[in-house]
Amino acid sequence: MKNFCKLIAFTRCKADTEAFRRFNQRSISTAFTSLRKVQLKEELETSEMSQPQDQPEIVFVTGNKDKLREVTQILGEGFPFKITNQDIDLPEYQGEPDQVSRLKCQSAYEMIKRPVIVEDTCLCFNALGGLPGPYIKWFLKKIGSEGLFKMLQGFDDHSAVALASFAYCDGNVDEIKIFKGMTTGTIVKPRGSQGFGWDVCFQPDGYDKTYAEMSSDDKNEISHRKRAVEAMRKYFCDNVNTNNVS
Ligand SMILES: O=c1[nH]c(=O)c2ncn([C@@H]3O[C@H](COP(=O)(O)OP(=O)(O)OP(=O)(O)O)[C@@H](O)[C@H]3O)c2[nH]1
Ligand SMILES: [Mg+2]
Repeated sequence: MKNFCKLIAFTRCKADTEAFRRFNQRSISTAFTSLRKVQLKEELETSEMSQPQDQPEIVFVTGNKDKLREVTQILGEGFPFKITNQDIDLPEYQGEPDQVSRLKCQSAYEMIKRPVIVEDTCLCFNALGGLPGPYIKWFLKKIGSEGLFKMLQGFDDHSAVALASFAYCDGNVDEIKIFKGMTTGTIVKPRGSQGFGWDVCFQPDGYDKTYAEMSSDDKNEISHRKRAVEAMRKYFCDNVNTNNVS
């Protein structure tokens, strides 16, 4: 009801917008989609005004501020593009990791119509044939890190793979590029207070600390995200002409 009132207020202010026309002609959900597109366009225009124009821009679409922080830290200086962020809660698709990242990227591009990157993170338990995989967000939400640890108690194999898949679309949705990075490890009883998500129960192979017991610099040296970002960096440095990205 609160959102419905917001929509009415918005359409009154912008009586000639697409959102208003769609509100009358189609369903409320279609009107909300149009409303979001108008808001995104306005946000992009505002952010453009406050940014230097010398570097071409790629928008990292993610609703996860911790991912954004880590990607920004890992990229550091020396990336030939300005990475800006749009905080959009993208749909959680089903499928294999590549497929999920590709669909997410298409959806992000359709929303903002600018060169975009997205990232999808999977946590795959070997004893469970790779599950929860791309569905880790819901498992984490429902049972927490302690629950993830307990899920494997009936199995001898507690090994897991953390996988980050970035997808980049330069405007051609049929030619989305995927960059992957993985770190193997073990699911342990939660330990540590750094990081986010399931960091507390993932102990990378060769370390006696979980991600959450490491400093962010140490995690960023060996993480799945670091490896995927480096693959993406290499692609951009080797293949993408900065003049062709606007
Ligand atoms: O301990 C962690 N260390 C990490 O390095 C890490 N990266 C992601 N996650 C969590 O795993 C799920 C992925 O789902 P996800 O890829 O759909 O992300 P998201 O929905 O949060 O953001 P986005 O889809 O808008 O980009 C979400 O619960 C994230 O919080 C991590 N947890
Ligand atoms: Mg997500």
